[in-house]
Amino acid sequence: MAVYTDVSDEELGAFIEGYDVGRLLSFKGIAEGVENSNFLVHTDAASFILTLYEKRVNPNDLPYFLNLLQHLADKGLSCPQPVAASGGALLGELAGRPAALVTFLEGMWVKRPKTVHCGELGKAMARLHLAGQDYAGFRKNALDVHGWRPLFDQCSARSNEVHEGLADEIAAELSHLEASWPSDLPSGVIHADLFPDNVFFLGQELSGLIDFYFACNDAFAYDIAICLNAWCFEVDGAFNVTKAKALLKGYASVRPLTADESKALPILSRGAALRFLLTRLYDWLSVPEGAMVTPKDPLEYLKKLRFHQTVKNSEAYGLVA
Ligand SMILES: Nc1ncnc2c1ncn2[C@@H]1O[C@H](COP(=O)(O)OP(=O)(O)OP(=O)(O)O)[C@@H](O)[C@H]1O
Ligand SMILES: N[C@@H](CCO)C(=O)O
Repeated sequence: MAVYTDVSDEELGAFIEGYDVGRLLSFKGIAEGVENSNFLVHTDAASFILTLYEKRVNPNDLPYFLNLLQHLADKGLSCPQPVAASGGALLGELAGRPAALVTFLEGMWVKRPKTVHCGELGKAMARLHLAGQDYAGFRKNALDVHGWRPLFDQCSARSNEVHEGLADEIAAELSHLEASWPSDLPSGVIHADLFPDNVFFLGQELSGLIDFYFACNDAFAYDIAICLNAWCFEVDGAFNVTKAKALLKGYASVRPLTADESKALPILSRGAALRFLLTRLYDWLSVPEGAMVTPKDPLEYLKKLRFHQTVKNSEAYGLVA
């Protein structure tokens, strides 16, 4: 997260008074992340995370996200739970933004995930997919293959400022993906942003998942492809097949992949790499003035994309045919 919107002590105090969560002791902005504004709130009863939803969140989607957290927690998944205000509403307004209070989850995210973490992640992701199967809400993925071109159109003119030739490279990839994107894969609720900073561990044990604000209904295997990108590359850009194997094995131990899903991993991984290349590129070119945020490097995902373009089949990800 980040802090885009300033909140005064008085505003926050008045907001918290609307909840039965004890007396406000302190709060501070959280610099991590890039999407929404987040504050860590301590009361004399417990700690909470207060989120003010920013640009990429459509306020109409907030009930989908907040009810999903509730649904998943009811199914035994460890994730933040929305806290209802005294009047019963999960969603409020603060400093002109939609805002919600959620419970604080214990644990730390792992900056350099090891193979064991990838295995745990795979299991947790599969559990999430199963737990979401009877969730009544539906949200189309706004950043699916159909959402990438409009995003590219908004930043294509300036992409070569970031890397010479980038506009042409993205345009070619986009056309390829639009022509060959698979449909009819098993689908349901996916997290869609399950990066290491959204997965908490206590030691080697996974303690919970956070940040469900890209969650949507899409192919389960696309969620896996996002994680192959986010968890299985080393800092020097090399793909670590051992980590991928552990991730896929962990996943399959809870929910086995269908043959179609296995076959689709290379194209889905290309798509996932392009999705994060595009959002990072857009953000890189449009940091709001005065915002407390560090944009993420788009070129990290260009390198990942180029790796996936060389992949011939899913065995490259450690799947045995
Ligand atoms: N429920 C929670 N419990 C504990 N810490 C949390 C919780 N929610 C958020 N945080 C803290 O706030 C940080 C930023 O949160 P989050 O990842 O949701 O932000 P974001 O802007 O959506 O980030 P991203 O760039 O991953 O989309 C987390 O790394 C974590 O330290
Ligand atoms: N996880 C994303 C940021 C949130 O969309 C990224 O690393 O680009």
